[in-house]
Amino acid sequence: MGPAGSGKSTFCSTMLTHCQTIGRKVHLVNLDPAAEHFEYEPTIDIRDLITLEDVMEELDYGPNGGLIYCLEFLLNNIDWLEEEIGNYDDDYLIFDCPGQIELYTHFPIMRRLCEQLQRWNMNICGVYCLESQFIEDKNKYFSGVLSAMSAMVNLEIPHINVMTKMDLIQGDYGNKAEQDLPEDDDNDDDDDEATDQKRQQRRKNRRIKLEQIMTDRELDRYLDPDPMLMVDENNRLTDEELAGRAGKFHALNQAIVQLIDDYSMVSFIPLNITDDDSIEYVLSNIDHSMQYGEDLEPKEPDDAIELE
Ligand SMILES: Nc1nc2c(ncn2[C@@H]2O[C@H](COP(=O)(O)OP(=O)(O)OP(=O)(O)O)[C@@H](O)[C@H]2O)c(=O)[nH]1
Ligand SMILES: [Mg+2]
Repeated sequence: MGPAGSGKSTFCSTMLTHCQTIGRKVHLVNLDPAAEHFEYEPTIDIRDLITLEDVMEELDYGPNGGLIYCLEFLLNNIDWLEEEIGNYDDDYLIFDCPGQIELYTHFPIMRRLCEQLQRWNMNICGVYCLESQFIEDKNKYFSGVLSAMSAMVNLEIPHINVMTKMDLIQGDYGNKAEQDLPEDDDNDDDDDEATDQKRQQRRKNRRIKLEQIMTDRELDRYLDPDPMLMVDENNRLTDEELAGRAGKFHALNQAIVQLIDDYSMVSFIPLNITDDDSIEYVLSNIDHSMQYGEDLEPKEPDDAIELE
């Protein structure tokens, strides 16, 4: 799970490759009826049951209403999923979920789906992906933390949060990191040289800021959300701003951030998909939280290897 573009599908394909390498029987399940393409074809795919395109065309729904409709349709036809999963019920399934937060909060759709999986005796773990770029903006970062928390609170299943795209801010900061930074949302339409230079300077500043977060060991404050980050943000406001509307918002933000801290519910495991140890570490956390492997039969020796 996680917001749009946070790296959910990349997470799934990375885990899939890693699990296959270590000899685990693993399959991808796609629950996004609007998904377009995958690096690996999903073994089980909601689009075989219903697609968002059909719902929008035939029932005249918009994209968000259509998505809710598709997932409710899945729940109402849960026998289909049971049958599909039936073939793999001893294996490791990775579900790629749609990002829309309303599926977790306003409507109990994902919760009902999880309850159903548990009824079929599956051990499950929720993985919420938030991308490392969020730490550039503290307000955005904390709203991401809150969305992770609401998925967690609503689903009530073992849960871990993953900070994805760490390769963009870790290790080699060289050109790669700079190139991979998403474009700014600026309104400079004209492409003259001065604008281009300004844009490049802004990108450079953002990279330096991210580097500082890493070098100052600031990152820990984001992996384990530190309410003082918001205080730092507050200190940047002038007295006049604090007395006005911005001050009220900051007081509210502060209270919310304190709440996150009081419950110590949210922390993030960093994932750098270019580093095998990092992938393994995330996987071991997931395994641990859903007790994977505790009731597995010992592996039979592989006949082909034995013959050698
Ligand atoms: N550098 C880097 N880029 C990543 C990583 N994970 C994802 N991306 C890029 O981020 C973009 C979005 O990644 P996806 O995996 O499609 O994200 P998603 O959450 O599945 O997106 P939606 O399904 O559209 O919500 C793609 O361009 C990916 O190549 C990562 O770990 N490192
Ligand atoms: Mg995706």
